[in-house]
Formats: sequence, structure tokens, C-alpha cells
Amino acid sequence: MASVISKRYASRLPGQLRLFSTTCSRGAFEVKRLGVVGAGQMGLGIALVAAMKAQVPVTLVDSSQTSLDKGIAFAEKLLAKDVAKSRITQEQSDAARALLIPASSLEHLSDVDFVIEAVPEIPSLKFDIFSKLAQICPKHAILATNTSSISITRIAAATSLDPKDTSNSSRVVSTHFMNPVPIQKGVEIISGLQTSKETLDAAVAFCTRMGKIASVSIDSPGFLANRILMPYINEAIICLDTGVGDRDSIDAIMKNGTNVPMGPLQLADFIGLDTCLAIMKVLHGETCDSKYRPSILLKNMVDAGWLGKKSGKGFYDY
Ligand SMILES: NC(=O)c1ccc[n+]([C@@H]2O[C@H](COP(=O)([O-])OP(=O)(O)OC[C@H]3O[C@@H](n4cnc5c(N)ncnc54)[C@H](O)[C@@H]3O)[C@@H](O)[C@H]2O)c1
Repeated sequence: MASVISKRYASRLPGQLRLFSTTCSRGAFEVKRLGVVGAGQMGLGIALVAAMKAQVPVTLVDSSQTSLDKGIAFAEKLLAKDVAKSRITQEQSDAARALLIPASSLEHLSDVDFVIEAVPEIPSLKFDIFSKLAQICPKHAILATNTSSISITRIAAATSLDPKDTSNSSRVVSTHFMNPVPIQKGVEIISGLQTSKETLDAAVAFCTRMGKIASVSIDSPGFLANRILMPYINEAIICLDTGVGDRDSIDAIMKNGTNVPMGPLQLADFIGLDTCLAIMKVLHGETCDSKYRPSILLKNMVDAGWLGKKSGKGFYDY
């Protein structure tokens, strides 16, 4: 299996998992139908890759008809580009498009085996959606979130009023895809305190079927990717702010010295400076460790509305 599990993690996980009894025991878990909630940047990418690689029907739910229309049009554009570049045939493109089924409400997810939520990073919105998914989706369905920073344990807790009843919360897990989903191979699979081993295994297996390489971690602020990436970006911004080096020198040394496609300041622009700041605030707030304090320049740039590529101005102009 294409997952990366550290020795330290492997020795910790079973202890965490033994804290509760798992409620559902499965053999090989088969996903015949996927649900995706949120047809934005991430949800659309997840739905398209699931249709292309795992070749499952995908019910794509969004509360905004405009987002659904835009998402489906974007999927068609990406498929046409793949055909034009001979990466897939017209038949494969048609087959993938036919598997994407847009829907306007969560009620359409009553027949899915696996659902991935990708709505905006607003805790109350995610808690509300998971409490509904636990009621609407079949009792065997895995309930996954693509959250960048919200605790999986808290999201899982929202599925039941009784914390002792883990029949729903044990089915909650995070599948944190990297952006852009059709291109990046990595996905983080994160267990909340309540997540069962069966749920974790099913999530790793389905992401592998989607052609992704899974890294597994427990629920901790920033998980793995952002815990490592965001302090790196933040430190690069502090180096700029305190005059250790200029923008181009900072990006050039990391790009040419560590063989990454772009330096930390350009990467921050692509991710969005508001997103970087929000994640640094989670790391700082949840750990109370001063090593995670957000850089003053990062805060000032967000206050100025210079959010990077999406606003046309960040460390670079777009
Ligand atoms: N953008 C990234 O680089 C990135 C990377 C990894 C993870 N994430 C996470 O993925 C999630 C989605 O991010 P995104 O960038 O795709 O956001 P986005 O704003 O592009 O898309 C969110 C979509 O959710 C829809 N939505 C809002 N409320 C809804 C509801 N109640 N029911 C159904 N649909 C609803 C919106 O209409 C929108 O289409 C967030 O949790 C984010 O933190 C983002």
C-alpha cells in the first residue's frame, strides 16, 4: 500500500485507536458511489480525479447553482485539454464526464459509500454539514473532510449528541488533498480520536484508487503538511521583513537549493496569504508555542488586501 507511516506514528496509533471500540467491522471496503460536498477549487478537483481514476459515479453537491455550473464547465475544460494533449482519449473523457452528477442538496447523498466534504473553512458550517451527513448517508458510509486546519475530532463529535455513541464519529476521517488535486499526488489521511481503523484503511484504499500517495497522521494542529510548510513560509516572510535577504534571493535559494518548483514567497502567493495567516493562527493558538507566531509583514499584507495571486498582488504582481 502506498502510504507513509513513521515508526513513531505506528507505535502511537494503535494506542489511540484502542481508546474506543470500533462500531463497524468490514472486509475490503468497496466504494461504488462517491459524494463530494462543495464544487469549488478543491471539491471539483476531487470529483474529477475520482471519476477519471477510480471511475466511480460522483454526486457533486453545492448549495450554489453558479458554483455547480462553473465547476462542471471547468471539469469539461480540463478533460478537453487532456484529450487535446493526448493524455486521454475522447471516449475516456466522455466516460469521466458522464460519471459527474451535479446536485443541489445533501439529500442526494443517501446512496453513497464515501463522501468527501470540501466547503469553505468555517468550523460551524462543517459541523452542521457533518451532523446532516450522519443522518442522510447510509450507516456504512465513510464521512471524510478536506479541512486544512479544523480538528477532525471536533468535526467527528458533531455527528452525534451522545459522545459515547461512536457509530457515526468512528466513520469520520480527513482526506486532505493537495492543491491542485489533478496534479499533486500527495494526500494526508488524518484520524480523529474517534476514527476507527476500518475507516482509516478504507480512506487510504480509496485515495490510492484515485492514484494518490497517502501519508497518515493523527489529529494535531496543522496535521503534517501545514505543520511543516507554513512555518517555512512564515520564516521566509520574516527573513524578508527583517532584511536578511530580498524577495528574489529568498525564493531563488530555496528553489535552486532544494529542487522545488517555486520559492516560499511565490508559493505563499499561490496558496493565498489569508490562508497562510489563518493556518499560522491555528498553529499558534492551538499549541500556544511562540515559534508559530505569524510574521508581522504577513499580517500587514493581509490587512492591505494583498492576498497573492487571487487578488492580483502579493509578494509578486499578477
Ligand atoms: N484551496 C486550497 O489550496 C486548499 C487546499 C487543501 C484543502 N483546502 C480545504 O478545502 C476546503 C474547500 O476549499 P476550496 O478552496 O475548494 O473552497 P472554495 O471556496 O473554492 O469552494 C467551496 C465550495 O463550497 C460551496 N458551499 C458553501 N457552503 C455550502 C453548503 N452548505 N453546502 C454545499 N456547498 C457549499 C461553495 O458554493 C463553493 O463552491 C476548505 O476546507 C479548505 O480549507 C483548500
